[in-house]
Amino acid sequence: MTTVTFTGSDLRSFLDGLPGVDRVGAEARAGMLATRSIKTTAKQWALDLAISVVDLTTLEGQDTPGKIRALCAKAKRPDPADPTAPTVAAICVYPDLVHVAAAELQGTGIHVASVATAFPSGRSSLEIKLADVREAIAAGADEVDMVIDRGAFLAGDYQLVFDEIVAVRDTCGDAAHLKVILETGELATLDNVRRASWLAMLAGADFIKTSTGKVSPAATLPVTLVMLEAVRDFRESHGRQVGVKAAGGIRTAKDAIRYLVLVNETAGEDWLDPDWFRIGASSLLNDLLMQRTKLVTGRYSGPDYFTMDA
Ligand SMILES: O=C[C@H](O)COP(=O)(O)O
Repeated sequence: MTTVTFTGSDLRSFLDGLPGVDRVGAEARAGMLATRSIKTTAKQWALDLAISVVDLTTLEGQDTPGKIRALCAKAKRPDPADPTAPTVAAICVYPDLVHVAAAELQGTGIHVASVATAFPSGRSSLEIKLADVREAIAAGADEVDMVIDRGAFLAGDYQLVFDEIVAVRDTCGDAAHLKVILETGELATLDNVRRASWLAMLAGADFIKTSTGKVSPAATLPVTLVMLEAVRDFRESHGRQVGVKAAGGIRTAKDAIRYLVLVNETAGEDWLDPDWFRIGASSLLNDLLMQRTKLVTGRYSGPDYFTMDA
């Protein structure tokens, strides 16, 4: 892990020196890539890939151990009638339910991700945020999805945001991968999305993630395009590959495939892998499974055929 040490004005001048994003160009390119069609053979491959990059998520106040167990069963065997359907990448839950997911998924290779650091607002002391992270890891999480302090970021206190990410990264150690949620729906501009992406990577993020799913707009193609450019350029300049997670509001197979095309055309095929790209979603998996069944058998199974998404 190479974490770059910055002091005050260095970090600010680096982030402020990043080239501005051509918003019109980014939206046009994302829109153009969204119209790409995929042929049948590639479509089955894309649907399987999409299933394999899902972080199957439930982040509701009404979550229960029973719901987590049901979700884990679905993660392990998404299509009860077809053992060839791939498993998802991870289950994503709140820290107090991590122990349930960890027990259910032990030995499966499916990761246990937990949101932490006072998700989704991030409005707590650093001490409490780190305790949240420690609790999740002690319970068995091997991935931590932290939120940045958007208030500090928007006030221009980049150093505080940077230092918090470094502290969380240190707390994760080798036990957990760190995904840093930028909450792009609150960052106001694509220039800020680019700055926040670089800030998170410089501070040691293993992944940068668009959104909590609790703020609108959540993931969008133009925002994800900017983040994919950032990870591509960061690997070029710093020699370390960082993953991207698009999360929030992605509900159809068609949308998921648009994101995969965007990944391929922006960061490149090295990122077309669950180790480097994820889709965080609570209600996408069933549509992926339905479209997959349609391709394999020529007919749809209704959504009732599959167990409910989160
Ligand atoms: O990280 C994942 C998101 O919280 C899920 O959002 P969603 O419920 O809109 O799919």
